[in-house]
Amino acid sequence: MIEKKSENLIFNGQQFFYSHHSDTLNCDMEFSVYLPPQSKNKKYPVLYWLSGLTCTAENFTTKSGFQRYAADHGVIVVAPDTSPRGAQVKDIKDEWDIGCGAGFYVNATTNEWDQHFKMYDYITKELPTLIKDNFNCSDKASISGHSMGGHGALICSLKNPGMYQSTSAFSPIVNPVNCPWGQKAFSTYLGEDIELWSAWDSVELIKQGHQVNHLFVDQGLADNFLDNQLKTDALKQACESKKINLELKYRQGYDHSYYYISSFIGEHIKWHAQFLN
Ligand SMILES: N[C@@H](CCC(=O)N[C@@H](CSC=O)C(=O)NCC(=O)O)C(=O)O
Repeated sequence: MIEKKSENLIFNGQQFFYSHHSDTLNCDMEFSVYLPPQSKNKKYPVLYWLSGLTCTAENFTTKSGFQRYAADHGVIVVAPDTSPRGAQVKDIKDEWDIGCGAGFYVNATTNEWDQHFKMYDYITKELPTLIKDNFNCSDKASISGHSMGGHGALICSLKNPGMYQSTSAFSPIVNPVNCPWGQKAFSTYLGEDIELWSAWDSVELIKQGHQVNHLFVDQGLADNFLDNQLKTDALKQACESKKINLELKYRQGYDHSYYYISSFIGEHIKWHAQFLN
């Protein structure tokens, strides 16, 4: 059962926030959903948006300005939280890149983390079912995200052929097994056996032969995280070697922030809409 927390009219569509109990994550969760105009009369497709480190459902919903474009193109947009939440959920105080706000879209297997940190199952199983059961949407879905959420969008798509019509990402962490954020998260959630990490890494999945249809990656060239954490070129090389058609746009002068995302989210929604409608 979902409980409505708020509702606002924007570009003639409705922006909602809901809460619900997640059986997968074993805690209460919040997500936002935008319904474009006329959605009572027509089944629209769904774009899932996965946010980055430190985010809740709110950051993308209130900062990106996506609603103008979702209304224009007739796309329902769902933005979940980035981790399980609540007093009972394991966390590490004062660390923003692990625990709450940093679920990394994997299924944790390590002691105590495995009680709640199953974000991959939540995003690919529980949430889509919840959306289909509660909203008037078509069977078509696509996925996008930012940074940690860009990594999430890539792995959800690579691990589930056919589930998403198209996949895009802003500044994704493309090779988490080879960067400090990913190594910290994966050693915490998956343990020290690095052989097990590759199942959650987009570059490694591509090297193993996983495929993705319609892939668009966006990266700001003034992004402070590009060289040390994001390593976009590793994805470019992996896609080239496996003949995956990657549309990669570098943006001169743009950083890692929501100012950058809001500048190009319209282009991404228009791009997804051609595969969704
Ligand atoms: N607190 C950190 C920076 C955290 C940060 O930049 N978070 C990004 C996502 S980073 C990768 O997943 C974000 O989206 N923040 C939310 C926002 O509204 O901007 C630091 O101090 O460096």
